Amino acid sequence: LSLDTVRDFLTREEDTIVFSLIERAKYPLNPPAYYVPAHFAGLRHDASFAELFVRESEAVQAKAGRYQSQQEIPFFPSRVRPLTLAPPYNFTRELYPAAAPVNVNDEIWRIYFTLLLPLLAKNGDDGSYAATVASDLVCLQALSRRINYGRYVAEVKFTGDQQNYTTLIRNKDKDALMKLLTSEAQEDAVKRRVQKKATVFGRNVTLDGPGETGDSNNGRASFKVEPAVVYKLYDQWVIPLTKKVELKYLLRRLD
Ligand SMILES: C=C(O[C@@H]1C=C(C(=O)O)C=C[C@H]1O)C(=O)O
Repeated sequence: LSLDTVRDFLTREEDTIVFSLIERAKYPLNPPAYYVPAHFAGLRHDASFAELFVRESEAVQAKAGRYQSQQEIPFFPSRVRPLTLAPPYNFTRELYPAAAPVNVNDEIWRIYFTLLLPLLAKNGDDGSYAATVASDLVCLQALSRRINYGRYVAEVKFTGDQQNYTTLIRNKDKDALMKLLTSEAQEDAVKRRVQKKATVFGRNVTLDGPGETGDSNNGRASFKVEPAVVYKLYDQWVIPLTKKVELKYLLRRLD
């Protein structure tokens, strides 16, 4: 684990996130998938259809061993049974044990459904609820993996500058820790790169014409996901939440 490998991981996750957003944007908002509680099959459920789908999917994936990797954290851990149908994996444990469970999945969940989804999907209801929430799950997992990877970022930064971090952690000086872990140049590069990825991955590919600017209707570019929305997602949520995870991890790093 080094700052370079950690940054490579985050860069590759950008592709996964941008593609997952493009897939979700294929469907309209489909509001009934998010009504709480969900009513269907003659039953009144204790959660939305989207939540029920995520819970059941996580249970299956847990059985397949997904959460044996520290990189993956379920949204509903209490419903995930340790019983596994898969052979035991030997994932390396790179995180400090007392700080490893740090995550902000509750916040990711809330932000995804209340703030991000309305920016991403057009109004409408085409009834394809299962496909829609399946694509929500992929978005949520990609965002969660990226944001909670802040634990690895923090581990690398801590081991690279133990003396300074140790002092600040002992003093619980959150502001100074935040300052020390921040690289504004890096953040700026990340935001500009994800915006560019949205223009590259989200353009319509045709056999004639260069197709450089998306589907040009009367010269106006259109992309499957608005590149400015992806920039905003990173600027307002992904990067701040990653840094929040870094900070929470560091505060437990000496426990
Ligand atoms: C991830 C890092 O730490 C911080 C968080 C960043 C992010 O979430 O993209 C970028 C720069 C840093 O402020 C890093 O330094 O690479």
